[in-house]
Amino acid sequence: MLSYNLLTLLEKCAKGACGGLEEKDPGLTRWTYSWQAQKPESVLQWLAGFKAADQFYFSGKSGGYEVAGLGQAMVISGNSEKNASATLSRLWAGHPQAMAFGGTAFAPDQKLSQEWTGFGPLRFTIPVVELRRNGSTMELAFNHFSNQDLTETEAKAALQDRLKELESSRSDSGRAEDTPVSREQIPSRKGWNSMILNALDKIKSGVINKVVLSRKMILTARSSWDAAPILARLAEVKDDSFVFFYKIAADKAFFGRTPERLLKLEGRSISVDAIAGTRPRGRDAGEDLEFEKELLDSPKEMEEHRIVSRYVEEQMDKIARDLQTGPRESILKLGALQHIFTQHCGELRNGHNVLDTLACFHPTPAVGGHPAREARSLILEWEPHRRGWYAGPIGWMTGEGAEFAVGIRSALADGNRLHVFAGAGIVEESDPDSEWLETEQKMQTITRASGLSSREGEC
Ligand SMILES: C=C(O[C@H]1C=CC=C(C(=O)O)[C@@H]1O)C(=O)O
Repeated sequence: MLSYNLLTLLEKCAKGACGGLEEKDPGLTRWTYSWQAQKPESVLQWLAGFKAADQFYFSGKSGGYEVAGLGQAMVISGNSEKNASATLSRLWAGHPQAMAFGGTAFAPDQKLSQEWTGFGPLRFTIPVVELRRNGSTMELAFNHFSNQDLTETEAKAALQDRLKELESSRSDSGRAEDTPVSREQIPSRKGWNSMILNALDKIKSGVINKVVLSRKMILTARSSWDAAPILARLAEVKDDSFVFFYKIAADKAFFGRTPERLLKLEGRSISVDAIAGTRPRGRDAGEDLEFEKELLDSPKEMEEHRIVSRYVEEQMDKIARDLQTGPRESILKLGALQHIFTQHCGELRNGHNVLDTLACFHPTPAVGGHPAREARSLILEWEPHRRGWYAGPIGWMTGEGAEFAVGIRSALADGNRLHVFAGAGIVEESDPDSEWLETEQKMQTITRASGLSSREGEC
């Protein structure tokens, strides 16, 4: 079915066999269609067939579900979470299943550096074409916004024009992949060491007890980076991670494969992960178990984790009831790393919407620190780069549910520059060299998928 032209798919929707025109309101006209796939249909492959800007992809843990958006029917941006929530609740009053994709910067109140131009502090896209796969159930929707009260026929004609544009961006020939001609580490190894030593001083003097410090590597290629093949390789690994992709211009996309769920909402049921404390995977089962034991027996790693878990529990208590924890302090095994993992669940109290719930948790001490305010201001003071959307919330929401991950193990493709990010939690026992190595291992999620061997990813 996904091999059909978009205009043909719209006709299938409009015929209304398994969907049709949703009740119209003055702003949005929306057609939907759903079917059972007889054989697996890859949402990611479908999306990769288009070269258009404005693409979004998100897959649930272990690839359990996939959602994608193509084209821009409406964008909600700016720095006001309240305005964004008001726009969304108007939209969802008529169309609760309409999906908004996007996220926010790590520090939405700070000016973004030039490479993040276009992303802004907060940005959500309601796509022209929306596709979801849950098991073998496929759901397709087309959205058209207008300020005027269009008839169905008028809205459909305007939508067909948009679909023709999207169809013309179809391309099945991927660009030849380039290898980087230069790489730059920000901060340098020396700068990293002194940043960690400063953090250890602040921890010893009791100003903070944890701060997560990050660094980035810029890989410059001869021509623009094409994120699509990197994304395809990220999606091949089926571990307990989310894969995300947000492309906002022809040569600008933020993407990654992150294990950390910031928030899942199903109706009023909410769950939030605490993930912190890291070791690599072993080369064989014996070594893997040794690393796991080392992780669980390390007071330093456990402290790093418990700071996150306690914070999530405290925040959860403010906005939810019937709190439950489990699994608690278990091990999350990923492709190349393992972490200590605790999950907190509950029932969201009335009066909270998705965006204010996100703001209640973000940044957790898995990417910020503790106490939150002090750690955040030290991050902004010490890190020589701006994080932009690295470590911010990224995901999707409808009027009925939402899922947001923490945008780590991620990169920004900006023209011929690929900015690869990683951070590490610094607590009293931290050592600058081990933390550098840990960030190196975290960056390998991206560098390996970019076709670089692990040594090439090192400096
Ligand atoms: C900040 C990152 O990881 C966080 C998530 C899990 C484990 C972490 C750690 O052990 O330091 C970090 O808190 C990153 O990957 O960039």
